Amino acid sequence: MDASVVENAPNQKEVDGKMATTEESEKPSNSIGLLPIMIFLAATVATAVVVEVLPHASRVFPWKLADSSADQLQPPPTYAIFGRSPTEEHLVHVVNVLHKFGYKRVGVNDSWNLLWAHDYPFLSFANLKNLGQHQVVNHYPGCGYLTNKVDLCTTQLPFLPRAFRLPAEREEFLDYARENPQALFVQKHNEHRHIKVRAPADIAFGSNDSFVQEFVQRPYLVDGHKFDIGVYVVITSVNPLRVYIYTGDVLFRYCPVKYHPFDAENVDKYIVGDDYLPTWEVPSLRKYYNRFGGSMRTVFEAYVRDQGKDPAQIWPQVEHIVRTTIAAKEKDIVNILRSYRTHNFFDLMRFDLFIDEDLKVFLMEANMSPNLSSAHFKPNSLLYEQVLYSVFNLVGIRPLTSTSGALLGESSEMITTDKNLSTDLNKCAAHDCDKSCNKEECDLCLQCLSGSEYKMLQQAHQEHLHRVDMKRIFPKPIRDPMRFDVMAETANMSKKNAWMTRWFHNKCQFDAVWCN
Ligand SMILES: Nc1ncnc2c1ncn2[C@@H]1O[C@H](COP(=O)(O)OP(=O)(O)OP(=O)(O)O)[C@@H](O)[C@H]1O
Repeated sequence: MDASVVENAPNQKEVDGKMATTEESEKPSNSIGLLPIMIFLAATVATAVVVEVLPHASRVFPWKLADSSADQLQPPPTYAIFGRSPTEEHLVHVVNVLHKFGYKRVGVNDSWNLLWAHDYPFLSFANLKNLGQHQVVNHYPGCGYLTNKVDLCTTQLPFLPRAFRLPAEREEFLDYARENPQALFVQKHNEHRHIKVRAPADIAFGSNDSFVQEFVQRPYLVDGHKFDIGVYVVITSVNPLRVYIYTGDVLFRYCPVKYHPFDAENVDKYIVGDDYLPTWEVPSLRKYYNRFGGSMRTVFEAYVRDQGKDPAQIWPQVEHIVRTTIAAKEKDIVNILRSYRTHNFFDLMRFDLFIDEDLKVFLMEANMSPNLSSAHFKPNSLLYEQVLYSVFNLVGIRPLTSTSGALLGESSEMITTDKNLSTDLNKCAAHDCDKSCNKEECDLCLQCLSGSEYKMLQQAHQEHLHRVDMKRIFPKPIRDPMRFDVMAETANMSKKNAWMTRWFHNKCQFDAVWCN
């Protein structure tokens, strides 16, 4: 797909901080270049002067010299909102949480620390290619590769129902329909909405930017109602990739009309729309939700157990689907990011999935700017604010304290310092990585990190410390560090992803809290 198409793709109906990780090109290779050597020598000389007073300062690494602004007291951070709706009703919770954190609102053309872009395309108006070090934006350029429905759904992945791009794959579709006479189909567009089960003869083949998808029959039903689930997902870094999912709850939306007897003309039986049936109105879930205080996810699980099935098999599938889908599009996003000087982006998305009778999970779509409006369902307001609380903390947008006045810079040593990042000391020593970085074994040793790599680890460390209800799913959680085969697990990964995975593995061997 053409890059400009993705950057500017018309997008979803639901268009409802990290600090810089500089481009790969900035990274001095393991054979340190001339400039860093000069800086290093200068630093070593400077350190020799203070070493008696500050023994820990004797550990000087080249990248530390760039770190001049740490711990400075700064004015309250600011945020701006990019959205076209005059009421901003749908952004109430975003504003609420940011104000509780002490953030001050400014205009999009003012100087902001956070840009919350709701509408798409968001790339045209601000100079996102040259973001300042203390600026962050809530979308990745290139995220359209994930949220563009046609592009995502026609990717061949086992958890996506079979789909055919129109009009290009018309013949393949007709062959498939002939070979599978029992199959039903839905036709979808990028602008989505109003999908309906159709016979192959009723498909509009001339419709550009659309696709036809096999309709998955035999859905899992709760009290006879079909439903879908919305999982909140955050990408905090690309190349190396880091992805988290919100575990505090999952959005469950039920169809208002019972699925059986099936009637293709009645979409309320099989399509989840705006007027969905919420958990607290589904008879068998009501008691768990109202009387016992469960979440949407836990009351559903209680129901599944009541039916004699094990809901635990659902979530590993969900994690696998999210991880695999994002990893499959990472290269495309990295290509788009090549023209961006800094990558101060994160992305909060909602993956919509649904479950069949055998508790097999299918992916429906990934929503950019998921709906965070509780106007229709008030009880959802807490869910949205909890999601935002976790997301903001994860990406470095954190409540101000009365004494700090402003956020501690990401570079603050009070949060992360060398000893939090260094791993594999034996290996580093065995390969003399403090003398030469030419060996691959040295690529996680502190002396051999470039400035951007140091920041990547620093950011990964701080995300781990501030996850709240976020669970890291890429790099994958490690069940048993002793049996984790690093070589096998990283064999098909990009160099950067393998590097990041090894770092988490090293941390996990040191302390199990780092395994997931
Ligand atoms: N191939 C399919 N098989 C079975 N059910 C489907 C299929 N496609 C869509 N549905 C049902 O229709 C719902 C809406 O589909 P989809 O998410 O593609 O459209 P949408 O209009 O973008 O919806 P949303 O409001 O979730 O953004 C799904 O949650 C699912 O219940």
